[in-house]
Amino acid sequence: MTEAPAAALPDHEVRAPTLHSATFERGPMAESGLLDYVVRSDALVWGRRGDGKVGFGAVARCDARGTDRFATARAWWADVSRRATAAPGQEPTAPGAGVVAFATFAFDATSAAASTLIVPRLVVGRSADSSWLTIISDDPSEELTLEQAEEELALALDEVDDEAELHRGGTLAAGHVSEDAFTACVAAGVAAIDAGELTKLVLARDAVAELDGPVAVAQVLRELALRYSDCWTYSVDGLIGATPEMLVRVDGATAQARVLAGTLDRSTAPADDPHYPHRVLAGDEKQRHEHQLAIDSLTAELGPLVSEMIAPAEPFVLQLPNVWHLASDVQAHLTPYDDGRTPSALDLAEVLHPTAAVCGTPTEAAAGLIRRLEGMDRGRYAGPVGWVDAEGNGEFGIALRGGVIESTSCIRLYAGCGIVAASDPAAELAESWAKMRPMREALNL
Ligand SMILES: C=C(O[C@H]1C=CC=C(C(=O)O)[C@@H]1O)C(=O)O
Repeated sequence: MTEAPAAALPDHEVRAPTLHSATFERGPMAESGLLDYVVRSDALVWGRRGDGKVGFGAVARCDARGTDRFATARAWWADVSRRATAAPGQEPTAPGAGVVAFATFAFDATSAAASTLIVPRLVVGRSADSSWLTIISDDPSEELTLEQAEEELALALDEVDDEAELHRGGTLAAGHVSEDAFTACVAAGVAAIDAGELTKLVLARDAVAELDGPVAVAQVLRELALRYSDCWTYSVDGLIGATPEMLVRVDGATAQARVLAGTLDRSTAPADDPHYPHRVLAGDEKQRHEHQLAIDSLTAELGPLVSEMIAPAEPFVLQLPNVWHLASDVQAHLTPYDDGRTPSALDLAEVLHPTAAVCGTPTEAAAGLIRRLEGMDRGRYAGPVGWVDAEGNGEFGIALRGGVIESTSCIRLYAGCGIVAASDPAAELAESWAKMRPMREALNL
C-alpha cells in the first residue's frame, strides 16, 4: 500500500469555496457533438471526436506557482470536492458531470507561469452514451434550475466572436530559441549524451505569431478538432492546441495513458509506399529507443500505484495528418492509498509529470540540462492540461502541438523533439516544424 499524498500543505491556508451544483441530463447531440458549443474565445474546452466538455464563465479559481504548484492545486481541489453539494435529484451521473475543474500546469517548478484550476459556471458535457448540462454556484442558497441553466447557456452561445474581425493571416518570427539556437542546443544535448551525462532529453523551441487581427480561438479549436480527430483539443486560460499524448486518464479505479515518442514527418514521405512508416519509424533503432525510454519513465512512476498494468510489448504507428508517431497505450488498475482513497487524476498528473516524452532520462539530469540549454521559460507548454471532477476522475493530456495566447493578436507556439545519441540537429529542426504545422495551418500562417 502507498501513503496518500498530504491533503493539505503544512502552513498552507486553503481558501476553497463551497460549491453547489445541479446536473441535467440532455438528449442526444447532433453528429458534430460538442463542437457546436465551441464558439467563444474564452470557453474552457477539452474534447475529442465530439465528446468531452465545454465550460463557460468561472465560479472559482486557484493559481499556484513553484515546486508546490501540484500540491497546492491538490489541497485546494480536495477541499472544494469535500464541501461540494448537489441539488437533490440533480446529482452527477457521469465522470466529469457535477463540480469539475479545468486545469493547466507549468512544465517546470521555476516557471513564472501560473498553474491554474478553473471551475466554470456552466458545463456542457458529452460522453459516448450521455450528455448533460451542469450549473455551478458559489452561493449555497441559489436555486439551480434547468430553466436558469438553459437561459445562461443560450446567452453564452449568443455572445459569439464576430468572425469578420478575426485574423486572416500574419507573421511568424523566432521566439526565445531561434532555429540556430535550437540546432546548437541539439548538438550540445547529443554531446552531453555522448559524455554519459544522460540518455535522453527533449529540447524545444518557440515561435511568435503576430496575427493581423484577434486570434480566432474558437475557429482554430474547431479546425484542430476536425482535422486532428485522434488528438485531444484543449483550451484553458489562453493555452490552446490539440495534443496526441494522454498523460493519464482516470475513470474510477482504471488509469490509462497514451505514450508517444518517435516521429516521422508525413510531408516528405513517398506517396506510393504504404510500408514506409512501419519500415522507417517502427523499424528504426533510434526511434524505438526514444520510445522505450518514454514508456519506461511512465511505467516506473505508475508501477507503485497500481496492482496490474498492461503495457504492450510493441508500439503501434499512430497516423496524424502531419506526422506518424510510435505510440503505446498503457492501462492499469489503481491500488487505493492506505487511507482507502483511490489516486485521483490530479495525484497521478503530479506523479507522472514530466515523462521522458517531454523531459528525458534520468529526469533530474534532463530537466537541469533543458533549463541550461534552452534558457527559456517553457511556461505551460509540455505541462499537464485537462480536467478533474470531485470524485477524482479526470483526463490530463500533455500540452503539446499548441500555444499560449499572449495578447489579442499574438500567440506563442512551441515544439520539441526527443534527443538521443543518434540525433541529428537539422533533422530535429525539421521535425519541430512538422510539429508546429497543425497550429500554423489552423492560424493560416
Ligand atoms: C515534445 C513534443 O513531442 C513529444 C511527443 C511525441 C513525440 C516526440 C518525439 O518524437 O520527439 C516528443 O517526445 C512536442 O510535440 O513538442
